[in-house]
Amino acid sequence: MSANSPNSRVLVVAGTRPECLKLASVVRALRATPSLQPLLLNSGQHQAMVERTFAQLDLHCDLVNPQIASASLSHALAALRDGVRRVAREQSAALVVSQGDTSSAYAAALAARDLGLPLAHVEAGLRTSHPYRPFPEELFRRRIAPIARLNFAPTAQAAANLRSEGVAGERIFQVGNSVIDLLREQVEDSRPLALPFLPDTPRHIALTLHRRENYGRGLDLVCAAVLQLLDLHDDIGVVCPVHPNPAVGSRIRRHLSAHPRINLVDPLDYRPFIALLAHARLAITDSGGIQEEAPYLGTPVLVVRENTERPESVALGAATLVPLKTERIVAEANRLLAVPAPLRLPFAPESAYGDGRSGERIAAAIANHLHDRA
Ligand SMILES: CC(=O)N[C@@H]1[C@@H](OP(=O)(O)OP(=O)(O)OC[C@H]2O[C@@H](n3ccc(=O)[nH]c3=O)[C@H](O)[C@@H]2O)O[C@H](CO)[C@@H](O)[C@@H]1O
Repeated sequence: MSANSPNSRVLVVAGTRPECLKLASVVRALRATPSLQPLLLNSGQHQAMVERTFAQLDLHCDLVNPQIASASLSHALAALRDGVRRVAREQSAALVVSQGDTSSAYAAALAARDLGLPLAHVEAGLRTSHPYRPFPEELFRRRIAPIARLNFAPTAQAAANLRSEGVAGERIFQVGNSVIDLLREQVEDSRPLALPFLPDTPRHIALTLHRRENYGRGLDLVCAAVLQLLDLHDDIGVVCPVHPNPAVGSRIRRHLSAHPRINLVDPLDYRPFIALLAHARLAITDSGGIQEEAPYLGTPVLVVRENTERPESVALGAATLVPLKTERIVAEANRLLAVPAPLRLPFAPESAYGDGRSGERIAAAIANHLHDRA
């Protein structure tokens, strides 16, 4: 199969920051595979954020769909699906790649199915015990699995989840989590880095909040807990990169901006963010990716969510799930601050989320699949 043959065209779809981070090593490995012709599409879900996130990693999109202006999830999904379908048709794509559980990921899966194209799903098989919580991510993940021809499961548990739902073994590839590829690069990067946002305190907490299920009252309760923790520990400061979603940002600012030991900052580029996380004595977060990264940095994570699709981090003792109750958050944070931090996971195949070489495995499996079909 030659690189110009239409059936080597792999359309990779990204719509949000975490998809860019988790697709970066996959895109690089696809671009380094001579038999493939990858095309990277900015779906238009969070168009500016995608451009910025890829740019900091020296990656650029080949195609950019217009920013979708949608008030509702269903309209956004429809617009994203139309956009991916149009591009896939125009570019004669042979295969579509999507990542994770966002609207873009699900829309790309639907577009691939509309066109009868194989879908490769990166980070397949993550499940909570509830069929649609968190909403809509859990619903999207469950609906993508039966569509995907290649399910790239990050962990043994994720692969087992897929098998138990009836996904054929030949469609499941356990490859590790591709965010660990990027994390490994950052950890191995010894260039000096200024961290002007670190508070002038001996210890600090990294705080990130953005999940839909925590909008409103959930944010109020977590912010109240953070303020109580600072009252109890005058040697601790907090750094919080505030999510660009205005519903989240305005609420966090209202509660936390006046405190002298809290630094509210704009979203950080990946390298400084990982440095912040690595220096932190504790992370308090509702993010998914941070639950995967923190165990490799030796930073304990308090996950302010009712459930998690990353039971591996909880089993390791690296993450603790806490209900959204101020006193429980304070109590668990106090406990984690008092015990030694967990040991760092090595970048090794036996570590929970793998060795940081998933991108190469994913590109090789995609090349094999297209080769076998040719
Ligand atoms: C339900 C759920 O859990 N769904 C997840 C959701 O992703 P998420 O919850 O992990 O999203 P965020 O928290 O936005 O991003 C986190 C990443 O951003 C980095 N970071 C953070 C702050 C900053 O200032 N600068 C940064 O660089 C950080 O290190 C980390 O890598 O969608 C993904 C895609 O489909 C899925 O994988 C994933 O299941």
